[in-house]
Amino acid sequence: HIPRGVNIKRHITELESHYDYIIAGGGTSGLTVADRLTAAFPSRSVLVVEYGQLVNDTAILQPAATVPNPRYAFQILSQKEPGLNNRSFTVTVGKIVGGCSAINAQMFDRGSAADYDAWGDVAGEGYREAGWSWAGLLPYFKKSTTFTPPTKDVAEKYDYTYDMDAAWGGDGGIQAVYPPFQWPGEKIIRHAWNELGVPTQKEGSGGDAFGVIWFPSSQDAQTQTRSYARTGHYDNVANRSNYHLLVGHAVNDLVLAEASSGEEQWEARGVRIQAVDGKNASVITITSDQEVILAAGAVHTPGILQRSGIGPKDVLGAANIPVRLELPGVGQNFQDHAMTNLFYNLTTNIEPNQMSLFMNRTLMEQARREYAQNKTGPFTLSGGNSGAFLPLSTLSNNSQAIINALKAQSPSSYLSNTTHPTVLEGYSHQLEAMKDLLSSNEAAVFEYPIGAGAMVAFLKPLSRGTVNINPANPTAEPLVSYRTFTNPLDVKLYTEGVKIFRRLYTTPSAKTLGPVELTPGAAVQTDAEWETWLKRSVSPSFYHPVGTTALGPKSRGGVVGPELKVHGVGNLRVVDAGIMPLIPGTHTSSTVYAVAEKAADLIVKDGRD
Ligand SMILES: Cc1cc2nc3c(=O)[nH]c(=O)nc-3n(C[C@H](O)[C@H](O)[C@H](O)COP(=O)(O)OP(=O)(O)OC[C@H]3O[C@@H](n4cnc5c(N)ncnc54)[C@H](O)[C@@H]3O)c2cc1C
Repeated sequence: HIPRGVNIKRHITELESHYDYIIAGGGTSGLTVADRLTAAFPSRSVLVVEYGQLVNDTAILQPAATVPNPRYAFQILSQKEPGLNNRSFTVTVGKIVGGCSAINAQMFDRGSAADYDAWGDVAGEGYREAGWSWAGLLPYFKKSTTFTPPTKDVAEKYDYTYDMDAAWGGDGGIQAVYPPFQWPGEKIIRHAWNELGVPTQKEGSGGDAFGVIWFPSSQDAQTQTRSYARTGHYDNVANRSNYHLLVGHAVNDLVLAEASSGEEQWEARGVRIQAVDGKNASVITITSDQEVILAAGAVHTPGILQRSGIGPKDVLGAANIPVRLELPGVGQNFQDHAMTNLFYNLTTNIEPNQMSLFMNRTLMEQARREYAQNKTGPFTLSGGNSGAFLPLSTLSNNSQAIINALKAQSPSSYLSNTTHPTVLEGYSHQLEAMKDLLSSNEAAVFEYPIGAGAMVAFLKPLSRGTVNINPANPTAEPLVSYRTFTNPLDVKLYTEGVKIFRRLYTTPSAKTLGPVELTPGAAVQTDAEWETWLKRSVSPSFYHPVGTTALGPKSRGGVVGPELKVHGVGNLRVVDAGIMPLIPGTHTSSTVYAVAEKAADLIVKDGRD
């Protein structure tokens, strides 16, 4: 990392008093939009305000080092989770230039076409037409990424397949590769899934993210190091004279003025910011001539809006914040992928495997040397590159019974009792879409990452949580409630999802590994016993928080319209993971980049008009 930016700012005295565009959050989406805006408008100024620092730590670039370093992440304690035996969990999101893309596991996949088509459907009239669908987003997925295919030898060795036309062809800042190494045992697990009747797809990123799929890592093909928002969208453009990045500062709230005309009640005219580590640091106002763009992520953008008096009345009232604009969806509709692990002792596992790297010093040293000298070997691996993505029908004979139970549910039964009627209306449309997605053979309900042991992530939750300001201290970290399993059908679905491991590990291929189940073990047999175990063992997050500033009309609890403009407030958009109305069946970073590319196009178009 060489911070070439002459325009990195660490103190407010180094800033201009106003900018054309101000972006709150220099993470995955914020840096993508900043890159595009500074390129499109060389004579307009852009300020990015980022809470974290510009960090030159080589561990960030090293693919294998995927355990997030707490120094570069917010670690917020969630509320007690009633569906998970009242346990609390750490909410981890990036706090560094690059945001979550600097600390994530680099698994760079996309959801199924049906997942993105559902966005347009739940948002309603005009949204699909505005490009909120798979067909509308695919050009942005392509644009965001430069995919370097594996060499013929590497592809043959690992059975890597891909389809350039269906999924790739762009030249965006984010690099994607299939790494030049996989552990030999993973082939066996892929075959085991095939033996259960789960077919292998040629390309998982072209809208068919179901079955056994390969997906790339967000990684540079030349250096085999992490490719992320900073390397892809900041380092090479930081010396643009119209670009300032202020680090170590938080956007507290918005400067709002009454709108002079049109449909909006307010106009964003700037932000109020504060140094993060200066005790009692003064609050400084920076004004914007064009737009304020919120990119602080699904966990922090709602707070900026709520502290500005934009949000649900009851939340603002409890915090004594005067209501500027009642927007009930802000901080609601919170979704993530819950995950858990079973544990198997593979008594005849193939060597070498991931464990042998840690048990065998010589192998570790060899791997280190190989990476340093050739950029090959185990150290080129990040979180993994393949998984089984299973629709409900593949999983279970009970699928129709679960879908019937869903059809019989009233939308209001399991949301928090303070849910606003418009948010409830939006959720009722989500449930309609969920009935289709759960019935579909082409949309995954569970992900089983291959190479990560017996791990399973739940991709289509029905429960919804909240992320609201703390009424006792609105500038403190938000109150995060995942509300996992508060809709009781979720634990029933999860039971189907987790039971399949016992079938997987009795397939001929998997049996060659000599699996012995350690957890949960023989004591767990009936569905009721699985449910009890799941409530004890599930963690509510696969690090994919979304949905808290959802796309959709106000009448459906939406926060942003089809152009990502916040309802009722001029010059204000949200461009981060919060805009996803339904969580797609995939790790979320590539979707965030695609949304940010689309957002940039919309902002540039408006700026030129
Ligand atoms: C540990 C971990 C592992 C993950 N693994 C994967 C993976 O393998 N594959 C994948 O596809 N996805 C993964 N994800 C998810 C993915 O990285 C995120 O969905 C995506 O990067 C989110 O982008 P964003 O722009 O919405 O938010 P972020 O990238 O989080 O950006 C938000 C930025 O805003 C800053 N900020 C917050 N509050 C303020 C404020 N008040 N003022 C100023 N700045 C503020 C933050 O410091 C941060 O830099 C992972 C995430 C984590 C945390």
